[in-house]
Amino acid sequence: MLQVHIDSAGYQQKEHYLKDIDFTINPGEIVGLIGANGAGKSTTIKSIIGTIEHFHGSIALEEGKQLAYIPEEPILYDRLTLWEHLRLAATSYEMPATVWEPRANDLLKKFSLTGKEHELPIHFSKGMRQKTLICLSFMTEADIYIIDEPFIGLDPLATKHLINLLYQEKARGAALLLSTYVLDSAEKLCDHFILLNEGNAIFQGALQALQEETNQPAGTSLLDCFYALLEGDTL
Ligand SMILES: Nc1ncnc2c1ncn2[C@@H]1O[C@H](COP(=O)(O)OP(=O)(O)OP(=O)(O)O)[C@@H](O)[C@H]1O
Repeated sequence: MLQVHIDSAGYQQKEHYLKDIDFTINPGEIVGLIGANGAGKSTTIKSIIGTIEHFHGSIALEEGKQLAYIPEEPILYDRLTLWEHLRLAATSYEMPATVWEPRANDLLKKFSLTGKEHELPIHFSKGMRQKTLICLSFMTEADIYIIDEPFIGLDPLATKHLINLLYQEKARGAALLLSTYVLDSAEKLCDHFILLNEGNAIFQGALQALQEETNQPAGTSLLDCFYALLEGDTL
């Protein structure tokens, strides 16, 4: 569905932070882009969506497939109400009202935004703005989702609904790339992982392969394996 090949990418002309990152995301797969603060997760995502300053490589999205991106910092229009945001997204995806309106209402209910349709999301709390973006993205039923730090800033109920939605979209055949440092959620959700450290992919594969590579017993958590990989030791 999506092939990512980054030779190098970064913010300065001379020094590119990311080096040699190659991966593919297939339909029905949840891939975790994992790494500490500053490891290069957001820079990788910016490379995929084409907003990074300097990029060498290639990004190939299967023809005709639609991509939805949920950024870490919710960005919304100042003068549009919640419902107007939803209508605008539906229009740009050419969705008829009979399709998008029931989906939008269902999502608003899940994320406790029912009754706020005619308010301006710029006046919402950060978590509510994040929920707004989640509703906008999932309403479109995209083929591929790229979500930067999905679990930060959401309350427990919203987190639960988001996890259910991710599973639902996976079952529908969507491909999902989640960037996160919340390793316990990633461990439960993701089919495999790309572990980043200082701009390099230091491991790619499923948890079992990571346990084997780091000589950890079966059942060792993603966090412990990640630590073992970085430090050559156990926590
Ligand atoms: N706008 C920017 N201009 C210059 N350098 C940047 C910019 N954003 C990030 N960087 C640098 O690029 C490197 C990778 O940052 P990136 O934001 O990709 O990390 P991350 O893994 O997403 O971290 P976090 O978990 O903290 O969001 C860091 O060294 C950071 O200082």
